[in-house]
Amino acid sequence: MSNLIEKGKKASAYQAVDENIDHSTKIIGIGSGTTIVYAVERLAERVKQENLDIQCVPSSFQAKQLLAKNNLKITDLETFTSIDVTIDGADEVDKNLVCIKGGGGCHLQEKLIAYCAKKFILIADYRKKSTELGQSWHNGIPIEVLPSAYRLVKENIEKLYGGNAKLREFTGSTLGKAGPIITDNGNFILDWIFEIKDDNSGYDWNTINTNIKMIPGVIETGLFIDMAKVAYFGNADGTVTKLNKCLRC
Ligand SMILES: O=C[C@H](O)[C@H](O)[C@H](O)COP(=O)(O)O
Repeated sequence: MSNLIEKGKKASAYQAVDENIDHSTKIIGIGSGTTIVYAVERLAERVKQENLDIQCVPSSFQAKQLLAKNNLKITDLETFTSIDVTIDGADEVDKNLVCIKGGGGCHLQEKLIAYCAKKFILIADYRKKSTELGQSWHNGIPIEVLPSAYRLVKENIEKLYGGNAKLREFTGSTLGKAGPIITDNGNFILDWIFEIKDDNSGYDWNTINTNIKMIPGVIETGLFIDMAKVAYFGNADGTVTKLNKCLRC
């Protein structure tokens, strides 16, 4: 990964932590992926320096390991159903802060901690900022499905909206596993590659999300609509572009 991208990820994560976490923050939701690594790094630094009294709710096995490695206190949604701030990465974010998540297959638990958060914050490098979804992210919308229902979900999504809903499989060239990727929750993932409209007019993601969720066997989509309050995009020069939810839109 290029140094400029890493610089962008780090800048967005550090600024988000610095602007949104203070002594009044007690419970923090921690997303998954590569950008969140920098947020946890900064959080650990600040806990040490400022003696912050926080507990973190991880969104995946990876996030839990990351928190443990950084000596941060771990809790869960059975203990707390209200989170002060959740910070998470994204695969693509549009102009209305609608985003695609789940490139790492963790969007089900990520959606839980986003939903429970008083403030949900996105952190990402500059490549993730788009006007309409699908402009920069070409791997589709991840949909976690019950394994036995993957074909019926695939066929019904394609019948409703076209495109191609592909079963996510391991494609690495080294050691791995033959067949589908299994999520932390024991399910499969379909990546729905939707067609981009010629006039670039975009989609009604709310309706699409609701209709996909109505298909039996769908557990959760990677579409996060009306959830994020702010997105921090780290630029290659280390500056950060902030996009706030427009309250009048
Ligand atoms: O399932 C993975 C998550 O939704 C990630 O937050 C998302 O894929 C972004 O990851 P990264 O920070 O590595 O770009």
